[in-house]
This record gives sequence, structure tokens and C-alpha cells, in this order.
Amino acid sequence: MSDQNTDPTTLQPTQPSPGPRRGAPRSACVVVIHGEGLGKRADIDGTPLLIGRAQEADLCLPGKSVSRRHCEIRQSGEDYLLRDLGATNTTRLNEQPVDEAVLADGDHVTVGETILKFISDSSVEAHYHEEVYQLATHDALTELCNRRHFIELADKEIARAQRHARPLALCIVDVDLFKPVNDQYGHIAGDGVLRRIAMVMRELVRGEDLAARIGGEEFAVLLPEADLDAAAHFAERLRAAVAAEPFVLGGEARRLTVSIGIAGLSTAHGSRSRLMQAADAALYRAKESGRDRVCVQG
Ligand SMILES: Nc1nc2c(ncn2[C@@H]2O[C@H](COP(=O)(O)OP(=O)(O)OP(=O)(O)O)[C@@H](O)[C@H]2O)c(=O)[nH]1
Repeated sequence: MSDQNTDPTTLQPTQPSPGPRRGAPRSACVVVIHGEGLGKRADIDGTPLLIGRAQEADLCLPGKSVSRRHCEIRQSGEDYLLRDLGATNTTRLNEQPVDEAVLADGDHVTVGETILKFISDSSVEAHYHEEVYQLATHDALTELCNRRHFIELADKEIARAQRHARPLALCIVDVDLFKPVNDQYGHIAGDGVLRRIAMVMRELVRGEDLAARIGGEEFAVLLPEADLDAAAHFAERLRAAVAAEPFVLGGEARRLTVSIGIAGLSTAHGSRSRLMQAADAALYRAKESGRDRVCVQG
């Protein structure tokens, strides 16, 4: 992929959902309280929050009545300003059409058929919504992103990579011979293995990478700004780290391994589903050729 875009402001990757962060300072946010994506939350911090139908919107709301760039909310000193961006169906604030207005805690912002609730950083509701959001977007066992949230963030990240002609790679990681672990040591011990593997993954990923549990014993890591070589390097480190990890099962340290399939964004694999298919095919080859290995798309 070309390296032509050097504007640092457009190269910022989508911030992956940070996972549980109890006790961290909260930012103001909007939460979908009616319409598609119920419960979805978007934080408003340093940069303006773009709301619209466009893939690159920070809060992407599907629906014909939503304009591609519908409105934005940005912080201005202590205030949060809502601004309509010339949407066909004008943004409404507490049911009244609005061009620009300062938001107050609890305000309702209507975007097409979706209603958002603005929650200020000092609101007592913020903690509740944070918990609900964590439950909806993260896997309870491993605390990694869940499949649905991964797909949502991956779609955004892929759109961003394509827009700026940046590389991006996907690793799919599958635990080898996991069924015998469950069969021999029980499901709870198996759960412990999955948690431990998630910890190993978390230690290796960079801040902008996105790690998720996408199936029972299947994980995914999306690597923005990584070409196939960089992804293969990462995957090999992950494979080796898991292979070196002493998993305590039945009171003894046991070695377990993972197989990893990698695919990179390209014209042939230009959508999330194509990318996942290609990484899955590579994973299949890794399993077929003996497990405990990394295979890159053919
Ligand atoms: N403990 C536990 N096991 C799970 C969970 N989700 C799926 N599994 C188990 O994961 C196992 C997956 O086994 P298989 O798909 O047959 O594959 P495998 O034994 O890992 O073999 P290969 O993938 O071919 O290396 C099954 O026994 C599932 O019951 C979970 O949340 N916890």
C-alpha cells in the first residue's frame, strides 16, 4: 500500500474500546436510548465527535433518515456544543430543531430516528452507562472485546485504512486441541486457559491494536498500520509466548499452543468479511500442517 498520506491528524487510528477501566476519569458521552444500536455509547473527549451514517463517523448510525455527516459535538472549555452539519432531517435537541446549542446533562439529541442522551462527565448516570457499555461490548470471561464490538470497530478501522491507503492486517488465533483440555480437566479449567491466553495477548498488543474473543476458543487481533510482514512478526511472538506459558492444569504445568492465520487488507480482501475469510483459510492451513504455527494468506 502507498505511504503517501503523511498528515498525522488523518492517520489517527480508531481508538479501540479500552476494556474495563473502572476508576478512570470519565468523559462526557452520548448513549443511544432509542433506535438501532440501543445502548451504544460514544465518548466526547479531545476531538469533535462526528455523528452520521458515514462509515468514518465516530458514532455511525445506520438509517436513511440520517445524513452521512449529520451533526457533531465538541468540547469548548467547560461546555459541550452540538452543531448540525446541514443534515437533510435537521438535528433536534429536546424535540426542537437546532443549528448549534450548548448541551446540558440529560438532553435528548434526535438524529434521524435515533435518540441519543447526552451524559455530562459529572453525571451520576455515567457510571451506570459505563457498566452497561462494558457488558455489551466485552466478553465476560476474558474481558477482551466481544465479537459484535470487534466487528463494529474492525469495520471502522478497515474504512479508515482504505480511505488513507494504509496497511492493516488481521490475525485469527485458535487454541490447539482445546477439546481434550476440557474433556480431561473440565470446563472451568478450560475457561482458565482462555483467560490466560487473553492475558498473554493483552501483554503483546499495542495500544492501537484490537484484540477480541470472537468465538469459543477463537480470538482475533486487528493490527492497524501493519503489513503482512509486521503481522507475521507479531503473530510469531504471540505463538511463542503462548507455547512458553506454563498453564497449570490438574496441579501440573502443561504446555498448550495456538495456531494463527493472517490476512492483510488488499483489493482482493477489501472488506471485513473477505479479510476474515482469508485469515480463516490461513488458519485452516496452520491446523492442517500440524498446529502451533503461523500461516499467512496464500
Ligand atoms: N472451557 C471452555 N471451552 C469452550 C468454550 N467455548 C468453546 N469451548 C470448547 O472448545 C472446544 C473446541 O474444540 P474443537 O473445535 O473440536 O477443536 P480443538 O479440540 O481445539 O482442536 P483443533 O482446533 O483442531 O486444534 C470444544 O470442546 C468446546 O466445547 C468456553 O467458553 N469455555
